This record gives sequence, C-alpha cells and structure tokens, in this order.
Amino acid sequence: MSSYNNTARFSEARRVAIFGGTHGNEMSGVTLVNLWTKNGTEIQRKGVEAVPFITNPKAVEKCTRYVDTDLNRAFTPENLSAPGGNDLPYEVLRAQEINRIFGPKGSPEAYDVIFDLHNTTSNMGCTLILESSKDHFNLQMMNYIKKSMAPASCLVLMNEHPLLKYSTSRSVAKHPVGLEVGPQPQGVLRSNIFEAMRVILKHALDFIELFNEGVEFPPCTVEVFRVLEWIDYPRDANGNIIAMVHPNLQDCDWEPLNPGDPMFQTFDGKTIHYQGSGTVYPTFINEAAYYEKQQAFITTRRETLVASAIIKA
Ligand SMILES: CC(=O)N[C@@H](CC(=O)O)C(=O)O
Ligand SMILES: [Zn+2]
Repeated sequence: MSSYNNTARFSEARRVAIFGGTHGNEMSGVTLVNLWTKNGTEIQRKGVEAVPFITNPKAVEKCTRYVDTDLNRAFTPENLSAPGGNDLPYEVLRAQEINRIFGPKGSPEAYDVIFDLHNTTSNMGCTLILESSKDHFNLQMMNYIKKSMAPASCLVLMNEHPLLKYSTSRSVAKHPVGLEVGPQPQGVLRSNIFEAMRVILKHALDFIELFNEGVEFPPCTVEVFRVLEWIDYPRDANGNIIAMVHPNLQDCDWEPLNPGDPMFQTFDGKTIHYQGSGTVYPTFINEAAYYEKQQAFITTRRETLVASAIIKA
C-alpha cells in the first residue's frame, strides 16, 4: 500500500510513557507529570495508552537531581542485572524497577515510546534528544514536531557518540525521546518553559496518533546537532576551576563557535579562546548540573539526516 520505495514499517506505538522527575529538581516535567496523573485528558489519544510516571520520587521529594547517583546514567546492562537488592544505591534499584515496568530494555515487551522530560539551566530553548540516527520512526517524529512548532524553533541533539553516550531512563523504550527545555533554574518553575514543554509533547502525541491510524509519512530530511565532545572548565593543578564561561559564549547555545573565538574568562580577566579545527555549535553551556561532571559545555556538528518514509506495519 506504500507509495514510496524503502518505506520503513514499525508496529503501532500503543504503549507510551511520559517520564518526569528523572532529575528531581527539574520542575516542568515533575509538574506536568503530576498534573497528568491527576487528570490525563490532555495526553489521551485514540489508540494510544499514555502513562505519566515520576521516575525518581525520592529526588523529587528532596528537590535534588538525585539521591545516591544520577538515574539518567544508571540504565547500564551491569546495573540492570546487578544482584544485591537493598544494598544497591537507590537509583540503581529504581532503574531495575523501571526496567521491569517499562522494559525490559532491548526486548519486544519494552514500551514503544518513552518521553523523558528535562529542564536545563542553559539557554537551549526547545530541544529534543535522540540516541540513534537510524531510528526512522523517531526522525519522522522530529520532523513532525519541528514543522508543527514553526516558526518557533525546536532543535534536535543527536547523542550517539560511542564514548559520550550514557544510559538514560528513556533508553528502556524502543523509541527513546528526551525533551530538554531551558533556561530554567533548578527547583524553579517558569511558565514559558512549562508551556513550551507541554506544546512539544502535544505535537509528539498527535504524531503517534496519526501514525497509529495508518497515516504514511513521506521521506524527509531532519537537521540535527551531533554530539562531538565535552569541554571542561580550565582548572589549576589542584583541579579547581580558574575561569568562567566567557560573556560572548554565555547564553549562546546553538550559535556557531569558530576557532579563535572567546570561550572562557579567567578570574583575573584573561580570555581563553576556542582552539578547535573548525566551526562547532556549543550547547548545554554552563549547565548547573554539569559542574559535578566537569563539563562546561558540549560541542556539536550540524548535520542533515534523511528519514525514510514510514508506515504502520
Ligand atoms: C541537564 C540534564 O539533566 N540533561 C540531561 C540530558 C539528557 O536527558 O540526555 C542529562 O544530562 O541527563
Ligand atoms: Zn535532567
């Protein structure tokens, strides 16, 4: 029935979860998920079972990123199969529980789609985070969301770096999608950020409904920003930070950074310049949660991916 060569077929995306509170101090996702748990009318779609779920309730209660360890790094094969029960860190136990409910990760029983709602203190605007450039279902969803949001912008961060990719909560699903909206301080709710996240999710669920109804999505291209490297703050011999993000770079997420451009400013006023070999697009600039990870920002490269046509199998 398909009108295109190489149409990719995916089974219906009936089981969908919406995660909030993977980081307990990122308030848009926590608030939306709590709201939809009370009344799910807004997230209901024909032929879709959308489950709102608080992933790290202890961290939400304390309004911290995590209690023992970062839940959004915890979904490794080692953690998910670790014996030890109650001796394990809280988030490792919780990852196992989430994997039992929404996975198992990598199995046919896993949920079809998981949306994981995050906020950043960086000036990233609306960002969707993917883990695979080969998932044509997700690429088509990105195209649909971007078109639906226009003229407002919604960018796609492609995190499939062999070393820098991490084991996210959403990675339990067949099609993992991260939503990252900022700037919003930790523990704070801002109405513009909250509403932006809500609109992205509306379009995402509309896409799934259309797909499940049998709509065929024609081939398209999707602009993405591929993770290249993490850049740490300059440090002294004792490991203490000796410079801040340069004012020319601060809040300039997604704007080109060229070799020789100012990158950091030392406390005594010296400028440190970017030394890379070509233009990159920085993002997660001065993210509060990344100080402990020794990351000042990440660099990305702009790419255009081709998504094949998709239709329900
Ligand atoms: C600021 C923040 O928490 N960002 C998320 C990004 C993601 O969900 O991939 C994280 O590091 O887990
Ligand atoms: Zn987060």
